[in-house]
Amino acid sequence: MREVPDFPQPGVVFRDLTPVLADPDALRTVVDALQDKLAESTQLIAAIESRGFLLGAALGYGWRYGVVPLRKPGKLPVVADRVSYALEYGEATLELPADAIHPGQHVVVVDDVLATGGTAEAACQLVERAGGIVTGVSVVLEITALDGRARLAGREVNALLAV
Ligand SMILES: O=P(O)(O)OC[C@H]1O[C@H](OP(=O)(O)OP(=O)(O)O)[C@H](O)[C@@H]1O
Ligand SMILES: Nc1ncnc2[nH]cnc12
Repeated sequence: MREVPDFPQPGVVFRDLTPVLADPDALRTVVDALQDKLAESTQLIAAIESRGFLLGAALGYGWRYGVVPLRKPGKLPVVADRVSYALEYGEATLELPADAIHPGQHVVVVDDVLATGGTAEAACQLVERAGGIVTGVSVVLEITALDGRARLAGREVNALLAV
């Protein structure tokens, strides 16, 4: 993992997991460890743009889950729902594709980093508003000082590492 001071704005230390994804052994170790902690009832992965896509797709292919991309605005041709939220650095919106989640499906939200929890909370809201049941939020790294877990109260949070 690489720490980048003052990215994307002064005062933020950006935890960049790109080197982990680029290393074949590290990628396999991380994806296997994420899988170990998934609820047995998991049916679907909701993967958050952008690094969450890579982890989510690896989990989906490796263990036969479907994968739904939760995307930044303007990317999806047919949008079912959207949620806006505050980030450590600015504002963002996530969108859910149409017809992706069926009511009652057990869904795990996957991303690389949990910071303030705004992104993961928005993802959970999208899944739940579509009738899905969030059986977990799985991330590689949790930045504990930003207390993202507090915003995800009531949901199972699994982080492989904490700083
Ligand atoms: O817990 P939060 O404070 O919401 O922050 C976590 C999010 O921030 C980063 O993504 P970013 O928004 O920088 O977008 P990217 O993945 O497209 O680079 C990270 O990959 C998470 O998705
Ligand atoms: N410091 C950070 N590093 C990586 N992703 C983030 N998302 C929000 N804050 C972040």
